[in-house]
Amino acid sequence: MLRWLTAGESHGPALVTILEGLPAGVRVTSADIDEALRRRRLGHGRGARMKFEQDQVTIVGGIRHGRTQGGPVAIEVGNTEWPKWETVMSADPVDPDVLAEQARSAPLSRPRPGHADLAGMQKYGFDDARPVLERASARETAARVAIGEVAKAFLRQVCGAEVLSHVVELGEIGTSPDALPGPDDLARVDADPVRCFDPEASAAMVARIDEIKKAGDTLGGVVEVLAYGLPPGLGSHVHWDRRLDARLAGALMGIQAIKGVEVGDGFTTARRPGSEAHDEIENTPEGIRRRTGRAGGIEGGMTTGDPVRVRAAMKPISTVPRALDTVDVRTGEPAKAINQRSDVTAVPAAGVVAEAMVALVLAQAILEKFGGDSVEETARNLQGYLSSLTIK
Ligand SMILES: Cc1cc2nc3c(=O)[nH]c(=O)nc-3n(C[C@H](O)[C@H](O)[C@H](O)COP(=O)(O)O)c2cc1C
Ligand SMILES: C=C(O[C@@H]1CC(C(=O)O)=C[C@@H](OP(=O)(O)O)[C@H]1O)C(=O)O
Repeated sequence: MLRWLTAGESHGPALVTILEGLPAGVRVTSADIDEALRRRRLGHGRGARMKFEQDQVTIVGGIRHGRTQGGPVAIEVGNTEWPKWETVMSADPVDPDVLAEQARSAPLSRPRPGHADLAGMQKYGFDDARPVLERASARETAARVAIGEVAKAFLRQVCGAEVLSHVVELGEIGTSPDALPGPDDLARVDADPVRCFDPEASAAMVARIDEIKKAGDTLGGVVEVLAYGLPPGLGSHVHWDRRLDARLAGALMGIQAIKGVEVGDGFTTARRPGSEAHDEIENTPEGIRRRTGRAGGIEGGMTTGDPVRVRAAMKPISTVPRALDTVDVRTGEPAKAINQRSDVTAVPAAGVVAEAMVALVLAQAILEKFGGDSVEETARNLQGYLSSLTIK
């Protein structure tokens, strides 16, 4: 069973993550993880913090000489801004006078509508949003991207599968439905300022971000994740929690600010008649094939062998510079919400995080079906299954 955990706060010394259950022999290096983290920092509209803070990767366990060993993979992603936050985020008790002065100069008692602040303060009994926002912050997604890169390496090495993402909507601007990047197009997507595969839409998105920034506002959007090269039969129809679509949806909804998920044509499918909603099946010289990809490569909770295609909708950033109305929980008086620096939009980065979550779930599904303590063993089991398929 592949499982994973993350720990650490946004302004703490580091994030840490453990990925357990991966076979031995997956080739991955700290340079690969650095590159994945670099991709997560991309995107027009990210805030000032992305420019000055570095991600410092240390592989703490599970990988030796560039290969997994079969034990848990442990990765630390250090926050280079830590020295500035040492007092605020100290794990050990701090002089109460110092803390009182900090609270006076930067009170965090004005929860932001749409962030975790108010619900977290109520639930955990704080009158200060700091302990809530520190863990709610999407800084944590750096840890997920680090282990997602290990999962991607596994998928590539076990069956040649590739997972990529692109931005398909930003605010009210959408891409042409034909703009579907293939496995070789990732570099082109990453080179685009908003990680969009449609140059015309990309230019409009960049202009919209600049406009919204000037207006002191923020933007959300939609990302699409594509997984190519998967075998048919990952996941299962037999039980709700074994359905791959359900598991992918849960993993994507678990990303900060993701408020909707679609599998294949998703909500559009619901508006079509059945005759135009499904992927008709035909026999071709290459075998039995679906004519279209409306289902997003998943039927009955199982991969069909066609590319998996899922979308995630991200709400606009809730730290709106033109601050929203709230209440100061210490006085009960109306106030303007906490408004520090923030991203204008983080949709391009959310795509990279979504890739990581999809890669982790797919790696988990492959290991469930094919097992194996080394990549070679998993690959052998997978090849045996493919060659024994009676309907091809
Ligand atoms: C990559 C990424 C970057 C984000 N950056 C910010 C940000 O700068 N400011 C902000 O208020 N929220 C940001 N968010 C969203 C918040 O983390 C999120 O809204 C918050 O944790 C509350 O969770 P919820 O939106 O799922 O309810 C970001 C999310 C992601 C995925
Ligand atoms: C640090 C990251 O994202 C942060 C996510 C985030 C939030 O509220 O989610 C708020 C911002 O942090 P700050 O309030 O300190 O400027 C982002 O910069 C990162 O992605 O590495």
